[in-house]
This record gives sequence, C-alpha cells and structure tokens, in this order.
Amino acid sequence: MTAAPDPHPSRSPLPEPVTEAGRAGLRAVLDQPSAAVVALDFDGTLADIVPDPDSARARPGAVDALARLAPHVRSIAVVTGRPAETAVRYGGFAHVPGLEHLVVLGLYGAERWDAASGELTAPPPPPGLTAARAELPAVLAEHGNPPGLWTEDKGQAVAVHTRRAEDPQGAYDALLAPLTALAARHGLIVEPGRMVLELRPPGMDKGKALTTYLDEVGAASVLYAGDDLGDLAAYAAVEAGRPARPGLLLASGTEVPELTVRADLPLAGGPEEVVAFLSTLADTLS
Ligand SMILES: O=P(O)(O)OC[C@H]1O[C@H](O[C@H]2O[C@H](CO)[C@@H](O)[C@H](O)[C@H]2O)[C@H](O)[C@@H](O)[C@@H]1O
Repeated sequence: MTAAPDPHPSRSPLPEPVTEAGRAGLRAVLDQPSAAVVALDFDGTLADIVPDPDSARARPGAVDALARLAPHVRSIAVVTGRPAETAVRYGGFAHVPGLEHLVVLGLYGAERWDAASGELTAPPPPPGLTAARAELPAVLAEHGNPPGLWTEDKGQAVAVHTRRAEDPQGAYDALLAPLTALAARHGLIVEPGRMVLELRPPGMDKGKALTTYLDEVGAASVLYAGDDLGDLAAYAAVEAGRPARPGLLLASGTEVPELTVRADLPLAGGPEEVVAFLSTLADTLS
C-alpha cells in the first residue's frame, strides 16, 4: 500500500484509503485535526471479539492511542450497542489523562456518558420490554432452545447471543424470524449483529447518534470505525455528509462483508490493526 502524505516521513506511514472519498476524508482530518471527530465502535473495533461478551475489554494500547490522539482532534466518541456504562467499564475509559472530553454514545445512541462530568443520561426502559423479556424463554423453547444460547439483559434491551451455540449460524438463522416477530408484538425491533439478535426500542441508531454529535461539536470532518451491521447506519450518515463534511470509513475485520465493501479503508487485522492505525495517526499529528 502506498502512503498518504506524512509531515513526519521518518514515522511509519498511514495506510492509504482505497476510495477517493476516503482519501479526501483522511486529508481533511490531517489538514485540520482540531475540527475532526474520531468516532469508534467498541466490540470488534476497539475490543477483540471473544466468546463471552462479559469478558470483552479494550485491546492493549487502545486507550493509550486514543489518549494520545485526543489533544489533537476536536473530540473522540465511542458509539456502541453496549449500555454506555458497560462500555466505559470494559473500555477503561474513565479518569484517563487525555480523555477528559471523551463521549460514549451507548445503546445505539439512546444513552450518553460524558467523561468531563461523569454523567450518564439514559431514557426510561421502553414499555414493551418487560413483556418481551417475559415471553422470550417460551419463544426460545419453541425453537429448540439451542444449547449454548446466552441472553444479555442490557436494561433497555435484551440480546440473544448464539456465538457459543453448537451451531452458531444455524441457531441465529432459526431465531431471526421468531425474535423479529416477538419484538414487533411489543413495539420493539431486532438489531442483528455478529452472532447476536437484540430486541431493542426503535427510533435511534448509530447514524442519528453520530450526526447529532457531529453537529453539536461543529465537526468539519469525521473518521468512523466499525465492524458490524449496526455500524452501517453510521456509515450511511458519514456518506450522506460528504463532500461537505469529508469522512473516512474504516472497517475492522472481515466478518461482515456488508461493511467491508463500503469501507474506505478495510483493516482486515481487526482491532489490532485499528489500534495500530490510531497510534500512527496520533504519531502523525504530534
Ligand atoms: O456496537 P458494538 O460496540 O460493536 O456492540 C455490539 C454488540 O457487541 C457485543 O456482542 C459482540 O461482542 C461479543 C464480545 O466480543 C461477542 O461475544 C458477540 O458475539 C458479539 O455480537 C455485546 O455483547 C452486545 O450487547 C452489543 O450490542
């Protein structure tokens, strides 16, 4: 891969985006970093995918790279399907020198945590969730209750994970329709992801959350990195904002082709490569 222009040629170069829009996005970030927002998904982007969702943690070096990057850019945001408080804890994002202004937009933007104040804002749980949660065991039982299923209760949403089932893709495929119907009966939607089907309230997505945040901070450019179907809404928001607000779309890993084909810069190495990219970007801007 050829290198993008680097004001410090002795340092390892940034990889060059494969699209013209992405090259324009990277140029805009490098030319005026103080007006750029760096926004990142958590699981699969800053944290490796692991079988047990409760064991996910930010990759070594991720927080350090973000903390070195933060003083040079307008702001850094983590945009995640996790509850914001969970992402803060698993990411180790609280009380980090350099990350005093970090923002975490949790539950696809329904929640927000600000490092500056330590405050969490969260809406009340959606009305249909209690009934959907109560019906869920019967729906799973009706469809064979595949051994190894794990239900993650996020308070405002419930996620059924199939990664640890004997046949993860088979279990996912078998449950997609019944869980979609269950969600619809209670005014919820199904958010599909990497071996996970999540019942959550409608009305918010990572695209709306990202656009609102970019407008709020007056971002002139944006870098967004994600790995999963839930990140497609953020991709669409960045694409819709171009060329007025140049943007660079990074894809972490290769498990979700819907995302990698739209990326300006596919990072097949997943979170390890994302962290290396962020670290090189921080070096380049220093
Ligand atoms: O928006 P994200 O930050 O990417 O969160 C999406 C979901 O991530 C988590 O599940 C995924 O990661 C797990 C840990 O690596 C993995 O076991 C699972 O298969 C993945 O789907 C999380 O548990 C979900 O709540 C998030 O919605």
